[in-house]
Amino acid sequence: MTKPAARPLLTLRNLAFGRGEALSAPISLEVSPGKILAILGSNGRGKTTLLDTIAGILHPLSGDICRYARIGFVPQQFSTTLAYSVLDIVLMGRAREIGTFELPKPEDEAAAMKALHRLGLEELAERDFRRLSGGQQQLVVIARALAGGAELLLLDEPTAALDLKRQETVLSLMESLAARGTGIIFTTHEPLHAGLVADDALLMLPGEQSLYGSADEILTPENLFEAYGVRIDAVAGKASRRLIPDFEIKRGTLPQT
Ligand SMILES: Nc1ncnc2c1ncn2[C@@H]1O[C@H](COP(=O)(O)OP(=O)(O)OP(=O)(O)O)[C@@H](O)[C@H]1O
Repeated sequence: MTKPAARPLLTLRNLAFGRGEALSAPISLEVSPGKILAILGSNGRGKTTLLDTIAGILHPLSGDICRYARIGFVPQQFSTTLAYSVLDIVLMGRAREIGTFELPKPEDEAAAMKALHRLGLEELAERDFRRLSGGQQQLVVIARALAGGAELLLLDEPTAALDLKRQETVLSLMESLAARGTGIIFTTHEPLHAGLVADDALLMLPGEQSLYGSADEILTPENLFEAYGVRIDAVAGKASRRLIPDFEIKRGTLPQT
């Protein structure tokens, strides 16, 4: 007898989303345990708005969102005016366990330190979060979601502010979390990153259309050209295709303003 398929962590059915006007034709997709979905599309297509809608920050305009998992959301930017330490920020991920007006218990601190350790940040634990670089802050906010034991992680451009080594760290972390059953949705402007780790892809195109399916099927040079207007070379890599932009640099011309 074949094993029944794992219950999805998230299902979108004919979801229309936007702040007022719909940003895309209705979208249907699902994310199962251990799967990584990459969302790509040019600036302003609605990637962040879609994540905000999945996270419950925005209401859907129509259609259904079925969430079957504890969701951890890592926004593109997180700032605070208060002097929180890095450990304080990560402990915020344990809000459900700690409870209102209670102090963190040793197991909460242990979970927070473990999450920091996974990202190589334990030495920053006592530092003022506001005084970290943008990339370090981004990693701390990922640690916050891990400390909360998210079963489905929403990551908005998680590698955008990171140096090359840390991009590799975050992509590897996504792979190892997925191997343990965590579902991941991430947005990116790097087809290479999506090609390396994503099982599935949602590619938002001009004209409110989008393509959804396996990453291999969706992230083709032709589809990416339609999305971005930039030629992409698909180079065979160790374990997957490497999608590299072939930028045409036009010298001697200034963009019209
Ligand atoms: N707070 C807001 N209020 C009103 N409109 C907004 C707001 N945030 C975004 N928008 C609009 O919604 C549209 C989609 O924005 P969104 O940030 O979701 O796009 P995106 O694909 O994530 O873009 P990027 O790649 O630049 O991050 C844009 O037209 C943007 O101007």
